[in-house]
Amino acid sequence: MEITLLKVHGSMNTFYLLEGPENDHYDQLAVQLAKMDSSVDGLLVVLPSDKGQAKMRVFNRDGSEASMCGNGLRCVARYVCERDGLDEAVIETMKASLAVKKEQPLGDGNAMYAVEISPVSFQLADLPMVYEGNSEWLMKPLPFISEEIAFSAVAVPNPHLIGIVPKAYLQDDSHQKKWAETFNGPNGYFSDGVNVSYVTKVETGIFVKTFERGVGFTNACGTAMTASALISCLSGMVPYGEVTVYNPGGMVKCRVEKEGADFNLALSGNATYLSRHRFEWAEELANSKFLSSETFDEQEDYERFIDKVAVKAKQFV
Ligand SMILES: N[C@@H](CCC[C@H](N)C(=O)O)C(=O)O
Repeated sequence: MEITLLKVHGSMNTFYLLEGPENDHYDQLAVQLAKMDSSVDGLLVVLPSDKGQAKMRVFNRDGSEASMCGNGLRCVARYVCERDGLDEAVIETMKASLAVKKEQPLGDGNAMYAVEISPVSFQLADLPMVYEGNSEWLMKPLPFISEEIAFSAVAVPNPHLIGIVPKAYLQDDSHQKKWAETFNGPNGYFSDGVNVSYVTKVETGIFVKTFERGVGFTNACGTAMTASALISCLSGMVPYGEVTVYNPGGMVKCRVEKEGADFNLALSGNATYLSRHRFEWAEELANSKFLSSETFDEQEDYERFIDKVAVKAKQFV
């Protein structure tokens, strides 16, 4: 079957995006595309929805399906808004229908989108995570990982473990890699695996590096950055409101607002198109092939944005 793939990124968290009807084999397509292109983190599928303008499904490189993807949702938001001639839309995801909107381009004309990140839960059962009968785990060392790092568990709604660390843990990522790899797939503490982020305070915000479930180290993970901004506000490391979040692939802004016991979270950043491809999705997956490719010229603008605006991100990677 011939399909059209768009290669897109948010903070260099890179995906193939396709629009299509429901299909039971998108997980296998995600694995095949990851084999053919090592630069992609997963597959975004845009589907019809009766709850909004479209539905998004997201598959990691290993074919596992995630309930949410913040950087991917910005790219889907752009795709759907441009397709339907809208500045705002609602996109259905696995667990919630989320508001998305176009924002003023930043820097050199990069398309920018803001997306709602919801629902938020600190209940370990929602990750899921099991640890000695606790119902929440906020800003405390997890003895089975480290006595020195304050960890927090949060579902947004995909599962995240956030560690606030001194800069040295980001300059040498071997500690993060060891533990994130241990808990990446189903295990005794996290029965669906977990995304593990290490966060440090920098002059004008926070820096976040994430080892993603089903992927590995990534340039950026939107839900992880938003969860990290939330934990950074909760811990008093940065004030509530707009948090600048640097990552190995660039910079985003996360809005963290507290309303009673609840939190409103939003993520703003680039939604960049890299290329468009005609792709033969063969029944025998290994016979699949790219038929033609057309490159967009947006990446040069993005790189200028990185050089000017997100230059601080580079001091950690
Ligand atoms: N990169 C994404 C998150 C993708 C899903 C994640 N690996 C999971 O399995 O939960 C983002 O930008 O949020």
